[in-house]
Amino acid sequence: MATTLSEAYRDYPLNLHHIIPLDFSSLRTLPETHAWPQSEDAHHHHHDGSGSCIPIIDLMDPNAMELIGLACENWGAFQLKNHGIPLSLVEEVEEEAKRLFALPADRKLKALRSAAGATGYGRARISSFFPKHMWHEGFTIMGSPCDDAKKIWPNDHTRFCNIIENYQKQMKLLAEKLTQMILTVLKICEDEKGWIGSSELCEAVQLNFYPCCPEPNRAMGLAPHTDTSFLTILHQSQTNGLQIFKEGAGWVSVDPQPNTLVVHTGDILHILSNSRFRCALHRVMVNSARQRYSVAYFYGPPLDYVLSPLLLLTPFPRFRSLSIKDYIGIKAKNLGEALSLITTTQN
Ligand SMILES: O=C(O)CCC(=O)C(=O)O
Ligand SMILES: [Fe+2]
Repeated sequence: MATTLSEAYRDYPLNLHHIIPLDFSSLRTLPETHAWPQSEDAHHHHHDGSGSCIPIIDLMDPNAMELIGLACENWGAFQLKNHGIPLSLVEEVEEEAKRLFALPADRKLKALRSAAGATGYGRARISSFFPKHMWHEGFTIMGSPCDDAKKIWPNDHTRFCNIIENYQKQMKLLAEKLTQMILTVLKICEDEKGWIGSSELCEAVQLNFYPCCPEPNRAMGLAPHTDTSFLTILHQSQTNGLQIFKEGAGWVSVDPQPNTLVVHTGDILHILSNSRFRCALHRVMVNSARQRYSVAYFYGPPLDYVLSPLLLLTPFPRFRSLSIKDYIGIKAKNLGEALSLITTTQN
């Protein structure tokens, strides 16, 4: 039985064709394989007319818990300042991501994700669901980063590992704090909070790189998706690109703010909250002038945790109960259809 997140993905192998990124450094034009049909909203780089933009919440604010609850209900995302993560650590992680993605393609390919693997260098896991390729390279870490880092830097991987491990520790503490607040807002009883802080949690760190693109209007950095996590904490470099879909407003840019982290509500929290909290559909656009980097930390309950909106004592659970492992499997096979496949009511 799978006990770790990377083992949970072993049953859903991908074709290598869906793992190897293009060598973007060698390209001066956009290949047809990477040209997406243009939609009207493609460059809706902006907040809608009503001035609506993703909430910025100060974790030190005495009302932070209520504000987080409201943001999760209305947006499924918010920006968090005064989060307690040292700026120097975030900067170091961004530097490490830059150092890694700047390596020649053959070095990065030494840590290529295997077909049934979940960690290492490669394209976004969601790639296989889309007919066109994304303008993106990724590096996925689950548990210790050292095995994959050693493949890339056989003699000097320690710096990378120390920084990533420190980041994992700090992110976990912040995720625990946010989870406590969120479960309190949902009035979930103390007994059901037992998984917070357990050692078997599902955690992953994803380094993302979006190179400069010769034709950004026809390319896609990361296609629209929701995160499978309970919550995701995202650091983005000071380059625009991330957008969140909000009903009534369309695609809204999440402009980078100094020393501020983006928090996304994931599918698992959406299910647990019986749809009270949204899980934000998000995507990344690219640009021709500036490279973009991001570091996502995904956090969720252990694989054997049984997800059930029934914990809310609702007489109308919208989703059937299932384990985290089963949900990861359904998502791996169905991506955007996963939530509707476990819905109990006809909407
Ligand atoms: O690069 C970003 O800003 C978003 C990354 C993301 O959505 C992900 O890794 O799931
Ligand atoms: Fe995401």
